[in-house]
Amino acid sequence: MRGLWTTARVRSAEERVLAVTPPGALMRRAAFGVASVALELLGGRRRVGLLVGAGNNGGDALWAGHHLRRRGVAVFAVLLAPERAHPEGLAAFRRAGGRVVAELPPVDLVVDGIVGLSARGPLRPDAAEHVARLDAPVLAVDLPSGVDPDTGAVDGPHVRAHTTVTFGCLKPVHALADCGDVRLVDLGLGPELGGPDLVELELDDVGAAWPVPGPEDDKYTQGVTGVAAGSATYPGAAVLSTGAAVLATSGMVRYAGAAADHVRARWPEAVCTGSTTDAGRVQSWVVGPGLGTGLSAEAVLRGVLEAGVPVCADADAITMLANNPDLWDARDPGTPLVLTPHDREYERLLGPVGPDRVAAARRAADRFDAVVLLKGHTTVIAGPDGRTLVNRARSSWAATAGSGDVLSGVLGALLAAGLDPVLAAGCAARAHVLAAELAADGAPVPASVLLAALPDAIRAVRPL
Ligand SMILES: NC(=O)C1=CN([C@@H]2O[C@H](COP(=O)(O)OP(=O)(O)OC[C@H]3O[C@@H](n4cnc5c(N)ncnc54)[C@H](O)[C@@H]3O)[C@@H](O)[C@H]2O)[C@@H](O)CC1
Ligand SMILES: [K+]
Repeated sequence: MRGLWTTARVRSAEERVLAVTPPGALMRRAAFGVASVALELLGGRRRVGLLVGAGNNGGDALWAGHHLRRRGVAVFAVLLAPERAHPEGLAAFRRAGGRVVAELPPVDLVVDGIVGLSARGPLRPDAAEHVARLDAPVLAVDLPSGVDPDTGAVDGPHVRAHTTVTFGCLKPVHALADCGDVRLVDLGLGPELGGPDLVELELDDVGAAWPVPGPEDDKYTQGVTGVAAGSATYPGAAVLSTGAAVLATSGMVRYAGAAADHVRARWPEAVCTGSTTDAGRVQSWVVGPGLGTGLSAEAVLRGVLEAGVPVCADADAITMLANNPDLWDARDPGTPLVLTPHDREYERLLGPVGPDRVAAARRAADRFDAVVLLKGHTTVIAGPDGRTLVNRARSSWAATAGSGDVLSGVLGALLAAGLDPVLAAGCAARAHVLAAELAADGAPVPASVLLAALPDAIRAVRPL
């Protein structure tokens, strides 16, 4: 697991460490880290440009320039706010033979020290002009300038980083936005940080949590997943969601709905019936994909919410809950509910997601006392207890029709196996993205192919 801390938390930890550290020591440690990564990226080439803003982020860049000069690198600095440039950093840079210029000459690498933790909004016009002219890879100091440190939101000109060197701990931006390859320089903040605000699951965490049958297990003890999805119009959603549950764990899967013949033909191992009322006992329900939003679909949703087992409500189930708030009354308050909206479904529930996806997911988790998995290139999972997981895909191949049906089936199977619902949502999202990456391998991946790659994804995360 990788923890991420908001800027407010980082600042208060930094203050406590600064109080017991010689002046300038933290900045010099940070800058030494930047210079080391710069040398690695230069690989023997010898020209570096610095874009230097008004604060300590620019100070880091100037001190890094000082270190690079001492290693024989030619370093040029553009000062975006000359009168506010970090005085000690600028003096050290000049002493070491660094040159202040109005515009960067051709260089092999650019160090972005425009703005760091105090960043607000997109790049200002003068900084944006310099950035637009760059044609060398960028090493960002702490974070790519112009990207919001706490939300990862981008609302105009910003730096695109090849690599980002950050200090002390990871911040939300490093999981929520594209920062290139992220490197962390230790500043000894650890003991002062406390628990993280956000957590990113790593593949090992997913592997460790994934249910594996033991010698005493049979098909029932591993959890039976119920799938209430699909309709005469949309049988494919039922086939994909049921298939995902079949492939995700080795417990049993029951399908109940109008697409029973289609599901039976594709997944003979699933136990299929026409209705949730005669489906038999399950340990979780997936409800919604392709279900429709008519009266009979509402009755299905109501029955599932009353069943007293964890529910993953997806797609049409979310639309029905948004359109007919009375349906919430059917819910057993003591039983976990996981909602998996994409942005438009979220909007039906609570209005626009807005630029802060973490806050949006938390708002919904709080409002509905549910685990909310807000889908997107960056998926945010918020629990009603405040736990928040984030998962950023490296590609967008999973943005394809039917992909969400697969995710809901995996999630339902993990709930049936008894996983904590926040962890179940996190593991499902991570495995889903990995399956998409493995299946795509650089080309479009239809949902049925993504589904077929699920066993490979599970094998890849499981401990050897
Ligand atoms: N506090 C510490 O102990 C340490 C801080 N470090 C560095 O200090 C940075 C934070 O420094 P500061 O708090 O001085 O602030 P920054 O350097 O992040 O920002 C400085 C100023 O930039 C301007 N600015 C804000 N948004 C802008 C935008 N969109 N475009 C252009 N200019 C903008 C504002 O006037 C702001 O005050 C960290 O990101 C890190 O790089 C490191 O040296 C490690 C130690
Ligand atoms: K920066």
